Amino acid sequence: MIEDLTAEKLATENQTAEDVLTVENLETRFRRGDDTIYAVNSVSFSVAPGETLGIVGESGSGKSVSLLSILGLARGARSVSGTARFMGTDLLKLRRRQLEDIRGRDIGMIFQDPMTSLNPAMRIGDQIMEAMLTHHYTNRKGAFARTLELLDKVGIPEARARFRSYPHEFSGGMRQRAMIAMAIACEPQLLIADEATTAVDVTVQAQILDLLDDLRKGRRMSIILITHDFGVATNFCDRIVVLYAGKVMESARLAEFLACPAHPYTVGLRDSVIEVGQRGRKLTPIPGMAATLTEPIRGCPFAPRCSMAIDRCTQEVPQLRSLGPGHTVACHRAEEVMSRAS
Ligand SMILES: Nc1ncnc2c1ncn2[C@@H]1O[C@H](COP(=O)(O)OP(=O)(O)OP(=O)(O)O)[C@@H](O)[C@H]1O
Repeated sequence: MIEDLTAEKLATENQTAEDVLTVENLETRFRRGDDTIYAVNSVSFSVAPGETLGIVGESGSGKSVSLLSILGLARGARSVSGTARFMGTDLLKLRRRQLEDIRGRDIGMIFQDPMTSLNPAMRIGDQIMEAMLTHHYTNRKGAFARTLELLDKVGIPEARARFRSYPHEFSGGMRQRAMIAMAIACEPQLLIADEATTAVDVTVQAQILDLLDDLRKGRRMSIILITHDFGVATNFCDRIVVLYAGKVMESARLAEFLACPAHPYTVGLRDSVIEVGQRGRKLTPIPGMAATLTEPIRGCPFAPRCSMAIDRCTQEVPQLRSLGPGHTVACHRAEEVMSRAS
């Protein structure tokens, strides 16, 4: 039976008591000139221990701002509201210092550009050591030994010699690995990877994703992978949340996503993927422009680009509703989408 769900009910429907992170009703607003930017609109999701959650959507859909808001890093935000319980503590209620303690220790972060995390004037090894010393993870001797271990673990050869290198002496892929070593140095429960493989070539991308997967399995670490690349998300994630105009359009386990996508936007993302190995498969971009976020959402934000839109779609905001265990969608015509897509 299909049911409309409140955020609270959604949270309990899809989550277990031991979830590492539970986000409910997250909203972030910016101001640009006289305009308000409605960047994140009532977003809810959760991550279980050892799970890889993909947050997918086109550029500007609110992926980065959602996660940055949770971590207290949405610079210039006019307001951030909702709840983001990490291991039971609401991150949105913490003071700046308390959040700084959690970031880098309990929650590791890796970004597209390693230079946002790496200091160009500091040796790689010292930076990784510093990550541990700042959070009192271990003493200097322990941090040195663990840095060598980490460099080795992330696939940087000749760890002792590389310890003394500066970031500019590393290739892009190596810098990415060094950033991962820094992010996991204090054994975080959660690693957030924001477009972490976007700037590297396909081979390095596969190596980095394999490395993250090994780390996840070894330590039951959870991963949130933020990506605009639906192909990467479907190759790597256990569950996927699709964002559009700062709203959750659909959320499901990978099998359901592939077998029965229920939102026209998800179907569009799926069809826009070039599958490696399927030569000749046509890339079908989703027509139309991404939504502007300068007004509160009326109706479905995807309606202007949706080939299935009816009057109701422009008049009534589709609420997230359940299509089955762990599968939710915000589309008035989800049942028809499912029957057409399968
Ligand atoms: N500091 C800011 N001031 C005003 N608007 C902002 C600010 N930061 C982000 N935004 C807006 O918030 C919206 C969501 O941005 P966000 O970076 O989360 O998108 P994204 O899905 O991660 O895409 P991308 O990968 O291109 O960054 C965009 O419309 C963006 O322009």
